Amino acid sequence: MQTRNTSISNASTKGISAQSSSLLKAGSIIYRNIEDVHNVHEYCSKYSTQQPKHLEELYVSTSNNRRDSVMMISPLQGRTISMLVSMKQPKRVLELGCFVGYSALWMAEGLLGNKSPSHITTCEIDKELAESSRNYIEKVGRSNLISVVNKPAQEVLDSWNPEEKLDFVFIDADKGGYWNYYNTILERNLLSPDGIMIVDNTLFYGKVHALEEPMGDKGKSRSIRGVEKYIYNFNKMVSEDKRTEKVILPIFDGLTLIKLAK
Ligand SMILES: C[S@@+](CC[C@H](N)C(=O)[O-])C[C@H]1O[C@@H](n2cnc3c(N)ncnc32)[C@H](O)[C@@H]1O
Repeated sequence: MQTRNTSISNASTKGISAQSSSLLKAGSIIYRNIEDVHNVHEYCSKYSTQQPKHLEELYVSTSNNRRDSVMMISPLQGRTISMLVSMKQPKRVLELGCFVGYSALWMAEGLLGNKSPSHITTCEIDKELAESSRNYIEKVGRSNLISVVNKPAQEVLDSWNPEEKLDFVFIDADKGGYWNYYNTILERNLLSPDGIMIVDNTLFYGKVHALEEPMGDKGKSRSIRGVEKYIYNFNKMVSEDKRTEKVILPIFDGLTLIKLAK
């Protein structure tokens, strides 16, 4: 096991001066600057299991052909989510916000080899995106694991049968809807007792933490503008919500993991 002293001496060999490394304290941020944060992300991506060919193809073609390709999760997030799915072995997975099907296909990777039957339902409000995702999912042989529903996320949640508990939910649709999606899942008791919700973009371009000022009562402020303010309010309300336990992970644009409180 690596000791604290070892990690400090490693830091020292990477160019941090003896003086600054001696200032490192438990819990302090150990990156020196923004390039370090970027390089660490690149390093983690490089040394994690690489994405399978059908995911790489979708990622590259979407990046090359769509101006809004940044909406896809990053491959590192994909691997993280897929890993969580494979550890959890969920029976029922729901995704809000399919886009081109990239994250749904990552979750399907995690379901491969699952001992019990499992299925992913992913919803997409845009008809053409729903159609093209469905086609690609079929083409790469995953339509037995993924159904694409061309419906608004709220409608899907409002009509979901509470008897069919969700074991894994990935929230990645319109950011202004996040709180309602989260709250509907809890109020309608849709999550299985050991289920997990994952929410994307909870650091939104690194702009959310910069809004550390009151944003109105529990996000009810209608004057809010900018997606980061929706996320700011969402994060604040979720953090204060006693119904759940949560952790925000700084992977790419931020992923929040949420489970029911014990
Ligand atoms: C950030 S993208 C999802 C990216 C996808 N999860 C991935 O990583 O590959 C958000 C998607 O949600 C869709 N969307 C927006 N509002 C929605 C709503 N109310 N219900 C369902 N889908 C919605 C958008 O059309 C868009 O394709």
